[in-house]
Amino acid sequence: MKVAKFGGSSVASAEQLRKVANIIMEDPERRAIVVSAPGKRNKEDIKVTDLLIEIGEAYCSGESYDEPLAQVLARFRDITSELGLTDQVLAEIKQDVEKTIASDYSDAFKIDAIKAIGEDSSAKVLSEYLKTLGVEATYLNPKDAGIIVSDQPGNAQLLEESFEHLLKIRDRNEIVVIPGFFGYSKEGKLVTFSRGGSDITGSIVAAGVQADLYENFTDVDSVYCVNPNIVENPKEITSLTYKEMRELSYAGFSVFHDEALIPAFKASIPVCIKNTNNPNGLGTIIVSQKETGENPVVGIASDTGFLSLYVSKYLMNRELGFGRKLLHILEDEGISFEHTPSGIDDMSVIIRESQLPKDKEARVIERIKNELDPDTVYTERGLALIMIVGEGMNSTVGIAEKATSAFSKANVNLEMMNQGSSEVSMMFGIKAAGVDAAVKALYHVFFE
Ligand SMILES: Nc1ncnc2c1ncn2[C@@H]1O[C@H](COP(=O)(O)OP(=O)(O)O)[C@@H](O)[C@H]1O
Ligand SMILES: N[C@@H](CC(=O)OP(=O)(O)O)C(=O)O
Repeated sequence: MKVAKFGGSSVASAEQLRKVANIIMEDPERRAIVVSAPGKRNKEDIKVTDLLIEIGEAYCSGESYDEPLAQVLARFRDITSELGLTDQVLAEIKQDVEKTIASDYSDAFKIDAIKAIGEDSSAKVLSEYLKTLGVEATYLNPKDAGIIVSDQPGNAQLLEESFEHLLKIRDRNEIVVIPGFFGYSKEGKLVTFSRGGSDITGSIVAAGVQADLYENFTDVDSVYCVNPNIVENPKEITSLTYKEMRELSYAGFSVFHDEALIPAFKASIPVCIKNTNNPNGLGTIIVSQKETGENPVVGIASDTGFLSLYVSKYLMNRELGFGRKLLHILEDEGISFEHTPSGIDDMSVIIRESQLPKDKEARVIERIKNELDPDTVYTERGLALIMIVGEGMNSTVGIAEKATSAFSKANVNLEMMNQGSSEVSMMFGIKAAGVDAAVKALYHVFFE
């Protein structure tokens, strides 16, 4: 049995949904299907999820949400009319929005429930469409599938008991179409995963039904060794290990959600990234072990939007508990951190900028000054992280030298470098303005 997840670009229009239906019908093993909300049809388009968020936010700030709601309805009307389906889903969307708004949920849970309508409606539309083609297919809501999650709005975490529920899907004699991106808390509240989270649902379902393969259909032929929006026509990656893909997607390969690998990895299910527009292409396969190729580096990923919180104090190395106290302040303020490079008398904490808005920053700095008595404390915003990834890297001499020569050729100053903390990657911190030039230079030295 295979689980196939179709991303936003694959369900963005009637034309794309026809391709999806053909892919499903081509292989009888594709019995559990997970879908995203309609994504962009072209560069200027707006994702349905973004329109739904606009509805939720407009409601919360007391403004009219008529315009984004009309746009959501228009997106689905285009799809249903072109596929010759009824417009029942349009009435359901309106009802769901109204019901959510009238509920006694907090704003955060209301936004989650509205945000999920895109995936939910996609699944209803696809299952209806498959039925018109004579395929036995049923829409399966995550609550009925048993996807139980923590009650953290916009950032749900799966609860283990879900796997036992999902296993029952194996016994069904029909194709099930499950909306991605959300589950339900134990109290029955709808909670979404973080953005891009339909990949997570796909992986959870694959692990739950003990699938032979998790196929993730998107709009590119494979995972490329560098973001194709930075380097034109980069080399394709045919196979990757879970570890490599986890690091690459964490560090910016948005083609696959970084948290989506864990369920498939734990259940040893291979993941295949394929193109809905070219389903016969080989795609990229992600497995536990692969033969190491000639090049120890498999990919270069980058992401912006980081800041560094720098703290120095003479004899920090002798002060018991300094690091713990610093991280405790962050924990106390509800801030998660990414990395902590440190020296003898200094420590930096790398944090996503979204975690530390300016008002919170002022409070954190004040607390550090009062509670830790440092010599210096400041933040530096606008940083980018670049990660070079490959299983063979730690046994190859000269990778760091090659990388630093690339930064130097691109005239990009290194703010931070972290080698050895991870077995399969090397990380560099630079100013965000230099990120594209640095990635291009690194691609040149490692792949051209
Ligand atoms: N290294 C990479 N390899 C392939 N695609 C990448 C990579 N890095 C970023 N991407 C981007 O990821 C996109 C696919 O992910 P996404 O937009 O989430 O697709 P979907 O709509 O299927 O969920 C590609 O169109 C590409 O622009
Ligand atoms: N629709 C959601 C979840 C998702 O996974 O979408 P996509 O498959 O388009 O990345 C989002 O935009 O975040």
